[in-house]
Amino acid sequence: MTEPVISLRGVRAELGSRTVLRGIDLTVNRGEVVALLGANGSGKSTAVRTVIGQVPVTDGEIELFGTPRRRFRDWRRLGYVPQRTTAAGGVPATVTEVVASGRLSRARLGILRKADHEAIRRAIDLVGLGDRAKDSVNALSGGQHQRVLIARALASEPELLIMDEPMAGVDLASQEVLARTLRGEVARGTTVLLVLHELGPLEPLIDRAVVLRDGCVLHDGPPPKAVGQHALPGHDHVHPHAAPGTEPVRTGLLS
Ligand SMILES: Nc1ncnc2c1ncn2[C@@H]1O[C@H](COP(=O)(O)OP(=O)(O)OP(=O)(O)O)[C@@H](O)[C@H]1O
Repeated sequence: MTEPVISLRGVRAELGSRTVLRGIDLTVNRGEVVALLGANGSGKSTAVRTVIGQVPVTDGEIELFGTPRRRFRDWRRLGYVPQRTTAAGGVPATVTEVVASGRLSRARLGILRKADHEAIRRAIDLVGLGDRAKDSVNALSGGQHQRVLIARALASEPELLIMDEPMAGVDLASQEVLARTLRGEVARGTTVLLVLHELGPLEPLIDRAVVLRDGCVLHDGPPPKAVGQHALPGHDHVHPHAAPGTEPVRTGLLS
């Protein structure tokens, strides 16, 4: 039986005076890996930020694990990786300290115990930073920062992972580490919602794609076969070797 972990129905949201989401329906069922795609500014980040409560909705319903979002308090069930930012908050924190902050939601009375420290170490090892655990995050590259943020989200051993463009600006080696990490999470049943620009190395993991355009859902179904810009609405895919006058190949996602 399908069990919705995330459910958005008719969600509208405004930022400033601008309507950014115009009635979004989006369901992610337990164990599913769903990619949220769309052009720049289509509302992908805003949609996931409504789910975690960072952006208020002006209309519609959101449920997390079957509970209306405004009553949901069990945040340890969810790991969130924000859109590319730095893991360094201007203070000299180590990799372990940043990742440990992701475990606090599970620590009773805010005290980390042996099992917590083990989970933190596991999360750091999973993203391949075991040898950098004691280093300051200020000494890491952009891709390594991204791995720290993912380890922070994994530290609470969440049932649901929400990641906003985890591959942005990450080199190929780090992308492969992240894809492997995510494969492991998916194999143990974690539900995943990913904002992506292109499916890239994560393509084999994606069960379903939801494409946004201008704050509306344009497509909800199998992931588009073409990847990257080619898969996005508004892009007509013309093969360079196509005969002159040949019709562009439509991706099926165009209106
Ligand atoms: N704080 C804000 N105030 C006003 N408008 C905003 C704010 N943040 C984002 N927007 C606008 O909301 C729209 C949707 O932004 P959002 O970040 O959700 O898009 P996105 O699909 O995630 O884009 P990208 O692929 O570039 O990350 C954009 O037009 C953006 O300019």
